[in-house]
Amino acid sequence: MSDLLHISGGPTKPEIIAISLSKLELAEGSTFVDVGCGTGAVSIAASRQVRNLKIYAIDARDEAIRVAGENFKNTGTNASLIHGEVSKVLSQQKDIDTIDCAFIGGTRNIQQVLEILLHKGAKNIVVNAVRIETVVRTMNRMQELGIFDEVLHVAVSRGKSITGETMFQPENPVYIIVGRSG
Ligand SMILES: C[S@@+](CC[C@H](N)C(=O)[O-])C[C@H]1O[C@@H](n2cnc3c(N)ncnc32)[C@H](O)[C@@H]1O
Repeated sequence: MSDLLHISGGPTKPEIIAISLSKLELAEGSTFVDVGCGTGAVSIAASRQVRNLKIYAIDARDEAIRVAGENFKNTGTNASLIHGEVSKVLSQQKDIDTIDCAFIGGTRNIQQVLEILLHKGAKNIVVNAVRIETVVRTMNRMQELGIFDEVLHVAVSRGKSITGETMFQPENPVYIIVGRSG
């Protein structure tokens, strides 16, 4: 994952991706949407973990689309990359008619996005958030939609060499919110 080109804001860290993917329970041949794909790191990890996954990677930012495109090319990842705000993309693109699972790393319009994903059949939805207001907004919306399952606070500290010994440097905590339907 470290060989990926980065974007401002940075990619989702591998440990957070690992937990998020475990909660998504991706199945072979299913359709997966990476909302706010950024560098494409989550789509790349998902495609390495599960065979024949149909992946739609969506981002509203030019820089993200350019970087994710390069990263997909360099890693041989077969994902459909779509430029646009995800609630508009999902409402307009009629060929994305059924979605099995979704990872949400970009939370603009989260309330609307959750509802659209649910209408398109998403059974497992995993949201990453760093701001407490986003956590509350997401949990409240999931509860209204009857899909809230669990919320995790994940704090990773990474060992770093200092004068030949090792100290742990904490990374920003990430909240993982899980929704399940059906
Ligand atoms: C934290 S960054 C990228 C994280 C990504 N998982 C990675 O590993 O690089 C979040 C991204 O979500 C995008 N984003 C946020 N809300 C969005 C929305 N409603 N529609 C499309 N993209 C969105 C932003 O443009 C940004 O590139």
